[in-house]
Amino acid sequence: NPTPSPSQDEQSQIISRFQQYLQINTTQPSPDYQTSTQFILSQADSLSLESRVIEFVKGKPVILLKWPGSDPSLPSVLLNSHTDVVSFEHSKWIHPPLGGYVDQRGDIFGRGSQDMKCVGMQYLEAIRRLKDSGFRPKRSLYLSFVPDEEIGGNDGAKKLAYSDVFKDMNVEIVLDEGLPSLNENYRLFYAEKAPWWLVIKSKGAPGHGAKLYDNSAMENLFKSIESIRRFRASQFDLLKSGLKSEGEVISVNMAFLKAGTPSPTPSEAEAGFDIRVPPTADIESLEKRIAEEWAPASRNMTFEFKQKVIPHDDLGRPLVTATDSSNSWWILMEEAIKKANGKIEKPEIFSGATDARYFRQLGLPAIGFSPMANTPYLLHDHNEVHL
Ligand code: MET
Ligand SMILES: [Zn+2]
Ligand SMILES: [Zn+2]
Repeated sequence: NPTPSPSQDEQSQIISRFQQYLQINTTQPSPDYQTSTQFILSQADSLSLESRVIEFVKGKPVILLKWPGSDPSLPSVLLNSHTDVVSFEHSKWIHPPLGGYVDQRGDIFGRGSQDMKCVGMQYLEAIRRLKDSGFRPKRSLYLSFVPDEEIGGNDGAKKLAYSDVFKDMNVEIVLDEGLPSLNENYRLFYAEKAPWWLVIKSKGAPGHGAKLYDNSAMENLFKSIESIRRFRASQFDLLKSGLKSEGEVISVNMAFLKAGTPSPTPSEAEAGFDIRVPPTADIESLEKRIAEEWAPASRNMTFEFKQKVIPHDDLGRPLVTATDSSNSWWILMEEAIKKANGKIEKPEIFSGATDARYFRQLGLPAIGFSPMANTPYLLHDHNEVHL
């Protein structure tokens, strides 16, 4: 049964709790997990949820909350959110990134306001309303607040997913983050692209900056950059023409460039790229392209991956959650959004990486959903706002 809309007073309390969470500095690379843990635990207490804190890795708390179901024999539901946020350039924000400032329009400013402290708080607020209405779930509901998603999740969601604790939880479906939409439709994600963080390096003899010669480190690197940029443009064209969606193209962005001495010309140069690979992409041909065109040994080049996630399961099948009637959770999710008068886009592949991949790796269905319609995409941007 629908619960009544929150009163003015309740609304301002909801916003104030969200502000408190935004004000905790969980910015990578040195997030204050102690304070965020205390905050989440205090929320859990106020909701009479069971809680435990597990440090699979010291200083990296996974907070697990539980609302026990009336039938413990049934598989459970997990709502996952990460507690860390990416860094910011303070001076580029119109309101302080750790302020949780609410402007006259009601926009809430803060790093993490979209990615994804809003979602963690929405889980908690939804539970608050359900509890107030007297609802009790049949299945147990778990909430995990995990560290380090923004740096790969190895010490957070990955550890949880592969733990005995997780086995005992008997989870059947996971919800994790999604993306906002500019229109009135909510977006649902059934898969995600895999991050490949590539560094290519070139070497060459240094020399006099006034001389034209082949095989310098800078020239070798630039040939690669040109080739990578042509590939980027071809993928971008597919997107612009509408032949492929954002989740279906391989994206490449140059992330850094480390090269150069005024004189002599440098003997080493390197560049880093953030590549995102859809689960349906031809991985072998991309690997070949990197080895043969982007960092060929014939041009004195080497490469390494700082991160290389293969978006496949152990049997080599694309890591995707079913969106048809074979997955009753997907159908249920769509129905729940419609019941709340929400409209839905067709299912999409998330363009970035989320912790959902660790749960999909286990064979579990996972749905990405950050309920933000009519909202610009400001994840990782200056002036991240929640409307
Ligand atoms: N979620 C972040 C991103 O997509 C961090 C991923 S770490 C592999 O950029
Ligand atoms: Zn996120
Ligand atoms: Zn993020």
